[in-house]
Amino acid sequence: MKVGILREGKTPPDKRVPLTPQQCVEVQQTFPHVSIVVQPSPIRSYKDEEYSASGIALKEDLSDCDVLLGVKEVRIGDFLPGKIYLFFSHTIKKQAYNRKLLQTVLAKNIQLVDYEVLTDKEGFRIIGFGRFAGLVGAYNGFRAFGLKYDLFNLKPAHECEDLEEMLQHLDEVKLPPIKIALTGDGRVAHGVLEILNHMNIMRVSPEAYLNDEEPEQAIYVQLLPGNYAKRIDGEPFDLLHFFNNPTMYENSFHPFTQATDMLIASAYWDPKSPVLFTADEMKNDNFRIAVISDITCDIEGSIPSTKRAATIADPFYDYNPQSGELEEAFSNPNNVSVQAVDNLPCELPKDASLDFGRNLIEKVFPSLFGDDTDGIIQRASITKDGALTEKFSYLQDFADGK
Ligand SMILES: NC(=O)c1ccc[n+]([C@@H]2O[C@H](COP(=O)([O-])OP(=O)(O)OC[C@H]3O[C@@H](n4cnc5c(N)ncnc54)[C@H](O)[C@@H]3O)[C@@H](O)[C@H]2O)c1
Repeated sequence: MKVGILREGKTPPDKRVPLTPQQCVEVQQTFPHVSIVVQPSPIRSYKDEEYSASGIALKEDLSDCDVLLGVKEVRIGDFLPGKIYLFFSHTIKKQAYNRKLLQTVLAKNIQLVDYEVLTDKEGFRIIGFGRFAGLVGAYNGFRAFGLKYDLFNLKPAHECEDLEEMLQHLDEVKLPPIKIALTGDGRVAHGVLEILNHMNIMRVSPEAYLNDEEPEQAIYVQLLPGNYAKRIDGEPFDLLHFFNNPTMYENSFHPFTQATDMLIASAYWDPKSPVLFTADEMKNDNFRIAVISDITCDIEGSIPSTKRAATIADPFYDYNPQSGELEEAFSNPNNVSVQAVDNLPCELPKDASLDFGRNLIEKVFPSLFGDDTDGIIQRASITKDGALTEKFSYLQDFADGK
């Protein structure tokens, strides 16, 4: 079986790779019937020379490959008919900008396996870049805090060589006794927790957090849906019920808006569930949150100040709570300063790729290159044999242009 690693074609260019040079070697050793070639690229964080030095062939024409691996969306004109493609297609929510991509994949009889829907038997996602979104999102939050109060000036994450360097910069930070709230407990939140724990910030319970108005040292609290949403009918909170009936809930985050200096938003937000707080609440004198690292980055979603996504080159902006307008980052101490980069893992492309490739090798390739007994590849195939698979048949009207 021949596997090709695609050159990323999106703008701005994405430096991540699905497999590092060393991992390509490992794959060929672990699965002896698999051989890997790499399409040359000037932008990858792992250079062409590193692949060839590892004995992996560089090849422009991938038409003799069976499987093609990318990271982000493939350019429409680059699709090769009849192949198996793995990449993040961003089509499952009927994203209009990728309608043509889905139509092309169908017309070219491609089996599209989307990383986003690769799940284990229990239905849990098995691969993604969430951890790195959490690591970089938390770092960017502290960077914003340092810049806002002129306390420290952290080097941008994307200028760091790797995660190790980024963590070293955090070691130099002397944090005042601030209060930090983190939402969520998924992959992103765990990346955030790695940073908070690396900085030896003290974790406290939600009750202790609310009671301790002026702590002696920086503290943080991790908030789960039961801490920030409650049932409108007064019945006790039930997580599964919340996921399935989000409209039956209202937000209960209010006390934390008055007790938090920095919010790191890392919980998935269902648009049908309550927002964390409103623009009106942000106008109140007792609204204490001064810095928001919104890793979820839902535009006008659960956090009203996230009015647009920011970029890696220009990651921060201020939100003026009185006018509801965006202003230049750190331009007024009364503003709320926001980090809202929507492609955070790209700031540490080498480490993020290493992590991703490891998961591919351990959790996906045994099924892709062997027997798919657990149905991992089957469940994540959006298209096959020129049609949508049953699970994704709800995309038919979208694919038909309706
Ligand atoms: N900014 C970026 O670069 C970037 C990168 C990756 C992910 N993200 C975003 O971060 C968010 C979290 O991603 P993740 O990988 O940690 O997700 P995840 O599925 O691993 O975890 C989501 C967590 O959100 C909470 N949650 C609240 N309501 C929920 C609901 N209705 N359904 C499911 N979970 C719910 C739960 O605590 C859950 O553990 C997502 O919105 C994702 O799009 C952003």
